[in-house]
Amino acid sequence: MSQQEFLNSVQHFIETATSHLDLPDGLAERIAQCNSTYSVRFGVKLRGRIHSFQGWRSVHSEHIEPVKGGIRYAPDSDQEEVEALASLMSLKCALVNVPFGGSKGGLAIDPNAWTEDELEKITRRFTQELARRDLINPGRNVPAPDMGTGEREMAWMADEYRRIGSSDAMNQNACVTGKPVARGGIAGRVEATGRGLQYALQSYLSHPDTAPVAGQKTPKGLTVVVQGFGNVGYHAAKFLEQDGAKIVGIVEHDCAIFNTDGLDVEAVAAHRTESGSVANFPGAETVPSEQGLTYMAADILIPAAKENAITLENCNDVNYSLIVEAANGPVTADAEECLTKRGIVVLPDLYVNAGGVVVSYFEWVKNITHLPFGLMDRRQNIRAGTAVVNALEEIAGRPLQEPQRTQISRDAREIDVVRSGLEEIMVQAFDDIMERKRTLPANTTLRTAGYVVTIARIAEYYRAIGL
Ligand SMILES: NC(=O)C1=CN([C@@H]2O[C@H](COP(=O)(O)OP(=O)(O)OC[C@H]3O[C@@H](n4cnc5c(N)ncnc54)[C@H](OP(=O)(O)O)[C@@H]3O)[C@@H](O)[C@H]2O)C=CC1
Ligand SMILES: O=C(O)CCC(=O)C(=O)O
Repeated sequence: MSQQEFLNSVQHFIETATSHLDLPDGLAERIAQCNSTYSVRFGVKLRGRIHSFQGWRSVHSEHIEPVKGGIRYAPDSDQEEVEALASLMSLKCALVNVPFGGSKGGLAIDPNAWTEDELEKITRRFTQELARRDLINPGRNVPAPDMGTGEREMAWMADEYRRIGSSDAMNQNACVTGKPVARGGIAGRVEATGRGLQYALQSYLSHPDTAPVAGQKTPKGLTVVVQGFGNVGYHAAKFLEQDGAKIVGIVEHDCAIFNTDGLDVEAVAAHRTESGSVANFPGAETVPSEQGLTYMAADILIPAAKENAITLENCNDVNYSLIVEAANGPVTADAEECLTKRGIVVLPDLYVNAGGVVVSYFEWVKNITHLPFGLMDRRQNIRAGTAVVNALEEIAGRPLQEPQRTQISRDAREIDVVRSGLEEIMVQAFDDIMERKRTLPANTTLRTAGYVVTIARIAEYYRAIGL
């Protein structure tokens, strides 16, 4: 399945949504396409010869700056993929009301084929190319992690940007997000996308207008298969397990493992770290990866790997009640039609995985304000909370139990403030989708409702500047 298919799907979803909106002539077309895509080839001397690499940074829309979006390292990364991902960035930022336009980057590279030192050289070189064209810049374009990249790559990029010497030295740390906390990052960015998915699923299930899943309005007892056990898949699985869901399958690149009694997420992660694969996890059945999505029926599928995971080829063979799109673009447009006909609900990517960019926004704000969240009022809040705890204990004549004691004591650290802000945004965004859905024809999907919300907001920005 080509990356062109991914781009076509996003454009199809945009067209479907714009048919419900009364937009000025030509605006729908403008929103469906990326404004610019920069393609670069550069050489790095490694292992005694020059190796060439190709990368892209696409800007979908600068209706708000800076534009924002991750950088992917994958062997099959290409321009169409990067453009589809950049379009999704504009849409998800507007959906969750974070003040960024959309952008995305990609480097065609297999990160596993290079040592850490080599990857550092390649990343620093790529950063120089991006910086030269303001495609990394705190006020213009702010990259972040995506597949194949993480805190380590963001630290290299931020450091290289600093070395190059920016005219805005005060704010240079805000040139990328997803940095390690010790290098100007924020608590909770690593877990953010999985955490956002947890809030998204809670919001979906608890909403009065959504149907229960397997009779449930909470995740407790629901069976879940996760595809892709990387940053997003691992955290999503861990948080849903904490909410009482049962992770019955994990589908990875090299194989898939299943256990109807449930897989212990931390134990699987430890097993993979030790052996290099989830294969042969004790008590689980190991099957070929290609069979993973269709091997077992479960309540929920979380595709957390790549685009085009569910296509016309397998959409009739997957057996879930709900698909929660952690990855970008895992369900193609024609597959979604087939799933909808079969009564399978898709909770869409632009909402589900927005937690990453939301917490990136918090990090960017922290970097440009130079003030950690929660610092100024923490002591004051603790004093106020402790006074309430003491008064309640005196009235009750006994100590308060946990977790009430901690909740009332209001001892909020950066991670608590970040999670609280993320939850608020995810809950609000789902309400916005449902409110809009009520105004659309009865069979409108959650994706279309989400696209309508977000395209209406982007169109409003364009209207305000007279476009
Ligand atoms: N990181 C973030 O903050 C955000 C990520 N996303 C999206 O989430 C998805 C996952 O990203 P992330 O977790 O960061 O990436 P990671 O690189 O951390 O993890 C991806 C995982 O998926 C596995 N994988 C790759 N291809 C397949 C496949 N065909 N079948 C099964 N498993 C596969 C990889 O295995 P292996 O290592 O063996 O290749 C790896 O374990 C992407 O679509 C990304 O765009 C969305 C929003 C934010
Ligand atoms: O954190 C960010 O800025 C972007 C995350 C991302 O790439 C995505 O949401 O797909």
